[in-house]
Amino acid sequence: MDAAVVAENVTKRYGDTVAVDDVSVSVPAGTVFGLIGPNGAGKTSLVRCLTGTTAYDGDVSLLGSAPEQVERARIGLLPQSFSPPERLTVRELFGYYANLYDEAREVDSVVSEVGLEDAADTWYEELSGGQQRRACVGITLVNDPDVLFLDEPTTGIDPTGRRDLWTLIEQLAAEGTTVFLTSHSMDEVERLADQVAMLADGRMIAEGTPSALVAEHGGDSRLVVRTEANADPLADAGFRVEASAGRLTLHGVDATRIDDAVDALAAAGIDYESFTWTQPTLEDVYLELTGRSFRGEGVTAAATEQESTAPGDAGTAEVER
Ligand SMILES: Nc1ncnc2c1ncn2[C@@H]1O[C@H](COP(=O)(O)OP(=O)(O)OP(=O)(O)O)[C@@H](O)[C@H]1O
Repeated sequence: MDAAVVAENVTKRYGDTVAVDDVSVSVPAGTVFGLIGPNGAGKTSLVRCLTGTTAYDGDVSLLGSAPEQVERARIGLLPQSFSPPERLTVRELFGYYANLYDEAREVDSVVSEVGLEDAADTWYEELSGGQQRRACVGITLVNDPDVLFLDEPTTGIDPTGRRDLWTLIEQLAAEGTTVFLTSHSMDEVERLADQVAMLADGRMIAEGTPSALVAEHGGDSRLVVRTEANADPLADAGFRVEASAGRLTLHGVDATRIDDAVDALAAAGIDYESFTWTQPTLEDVYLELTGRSFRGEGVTAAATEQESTAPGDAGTAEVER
């Protein structure tokens, strides 16, 4: 598969600040690439390098050319903060932006692609946060781009809006658009991205599929049992057990073995208050690789308003006795 976006040893400096530090990425055409990192990690700066909207050191190839030379109509870019004219309706907005191109899509087909048929004649300022963001994505689609850069598209919108936007991004990807998505929501990239890259302090600390990163760096699934009991009976039953004050941690217990572990607790006559089952997520990968908790890294409140329906959030389940 051809690469739609390639960066080789890209560095971006603002004065003494190294915002992007020797980063290389390759995004196959027709895939979703998720760039994840806390505030200030360098995500927006990298997007600006890849889209040719800022100067940089290193090499970038976008659709086979230097980014500044790519026909603008082939690129869609939704910047992190983008405020279209508020007193235009969705339909007028799309028409306004479509007029900037020699060839553009039918406005109504974009309206329906982003699911805003019912709000097509509503002013932008009267849309909900999620609808506004979908309208912004729609603006990037009027020129039918081959590559779409979405810089934190769901920051600041409510859970329903996030889910709607995720569905839209999945549809775009299924239709063959290459999507380069930045986010500081682990569950977002875990759900959407074929490949994930993690940035910390401008440096790329890991890249791969979400499942490969979790398998390599995330640690194992485990059941933490709150009990004063001794570990020996569970070790005798074949579990890898670690005892610490007031708890036993059973390592390597995946979802299919929770029942076995609970049965083993009963069989051993172990009295416990509760247990918590945890499976590793990209957050554990970040912790393992940086020694820092992702959520403690200046992640905004909006990014932490997550639901428990996404795979990444399914990481923990607590059961009281
Ligand atoms: N125009 C600029 N001038 C000077 N420094 C900048 C500029 N833009 C970004 N920076 C600095 O570069 C670093 C990376 O910022 P950048 O906005 O790329 O990170 P980010 O990961 O997109 O952050 P966020 O999630 O908060 O948007 C930060 O230290 C930031 O202060």
